[in-house]
Amino acid sequence: MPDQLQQGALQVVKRLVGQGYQAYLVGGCVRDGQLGRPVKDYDIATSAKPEQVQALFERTIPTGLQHGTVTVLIGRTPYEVTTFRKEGDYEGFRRPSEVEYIDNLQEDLQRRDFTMNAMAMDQDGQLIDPFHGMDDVRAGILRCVGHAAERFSEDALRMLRCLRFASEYGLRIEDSTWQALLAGKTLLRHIAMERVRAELERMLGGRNPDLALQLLVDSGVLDHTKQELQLARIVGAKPKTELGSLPGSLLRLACLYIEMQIDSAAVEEDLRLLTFSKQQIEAVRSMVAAHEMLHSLNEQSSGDEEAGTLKRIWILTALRYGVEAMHGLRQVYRQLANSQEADVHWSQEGEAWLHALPASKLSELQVTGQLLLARLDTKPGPWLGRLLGELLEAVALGLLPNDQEALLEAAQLNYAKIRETEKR
Ligand SMILES: Nc1ccn([C@@H]2O[C@H](COP(=O)(O)OP(=O)(O)OP(=O)(O)O)[C@@H](O)[C@H]2O)c(=O)n1
Repeated sequence: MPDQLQQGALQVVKRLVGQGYQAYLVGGCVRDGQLGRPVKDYDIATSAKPEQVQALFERTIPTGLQHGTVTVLIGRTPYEVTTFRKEGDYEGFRRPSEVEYIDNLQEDLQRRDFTMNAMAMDQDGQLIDPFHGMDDVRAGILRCVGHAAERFSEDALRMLRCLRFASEYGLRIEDSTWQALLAGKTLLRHIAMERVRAELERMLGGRNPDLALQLLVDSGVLDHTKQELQLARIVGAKPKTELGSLPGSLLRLACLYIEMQIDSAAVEEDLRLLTFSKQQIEAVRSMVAAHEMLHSLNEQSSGDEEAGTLKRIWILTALRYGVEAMHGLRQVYRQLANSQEADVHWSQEGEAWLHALPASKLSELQVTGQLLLARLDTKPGPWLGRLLGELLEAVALGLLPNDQEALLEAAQLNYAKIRETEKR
């Protein structure tokens, strides 16, 4: 029973065919449909020119006319309808007048990247698979359509797509495809970092990040990005940690950076070059920075391994970088613990320490700046933030109860001391 998404796509195909054009479902939706995987979106290829597609449907958006793509809206669902074309130009280097439209599905499929992505389906559900994509998938092989070197030179991003599809679908990269990838990897310098990021994010966030990592290391592609990345150090270092048991691409990235001992400033710069969002950068950076703080405090405490000291260090770090970062870091440490003994305590006990924290941020304290000012009968100054910080630290370390009266009394004492030092 076709779902609503597929019904809309078939409706578009049938309308085009009804008007005498050729039209097929193509690309990822055919591949995933055949493999019984969930389909995220449906793409349609047609012999109709973009303006003919626009004329045929009520609601259209000229999303990518330079590629011959028009988005058709059925209800609220968008469907990309692309006119059959010859070239595999996915960066949009060619001007619209240079795009060569054709009248032939076979030629359109021929310019696509991999055999499993070069399949089509007609309105009756008949599979069209001229390059034996399904045979390849069943044999566990990922293969370029035709000459791999040509496919990669048409769009160098396809090399990263190659690693992504191989890891995501658990496929072995066929020999001539792999050789062409190794020979062509320097072409990656032409690819916008944003596109590189999207692929890396999907690869590392996908079903088999460890295979993705191994392929990144073995191919050495990261040495050839447009802007130099510290992450490329994995190529020589061959990280050992298993990423698969960590949830999501950000924790996995943090784990890699920590294992590679790349400092938080360099991590921030890498992620900025890769155009990650501010929140994503902050999530990874804070884990790496918390890791740095834990280790420098640990060293300062002159190797005293006593649990009380470790707990204190852990809590002070949590106050600085937030409980979220510490939860993530503890998971990272659990993975690293196999290879780096020193992190064992934090990976085992860190969670319990976080759980038992009476307060981890100012908003959780039973006093506010306003209350303090009222009790101290004074005006705000820079000391107020410092005082609140000291109260939070004392509560978090269990030296003071998180109780309003106790906090106000402690504040009075501290305030007197602060005024003393200010006088001196
Ligand atoms: N650099 C590219 C990008 C895309 N394609 C073709 O365009 C189709 C659609 O591309 P895209 O939506 O990017 O990927 P999907 O294959 O649909 O897979 P996914 O959405 O999982 O990335 C691909 O199947 C492939 O046939 C290509 O040949 N070369």
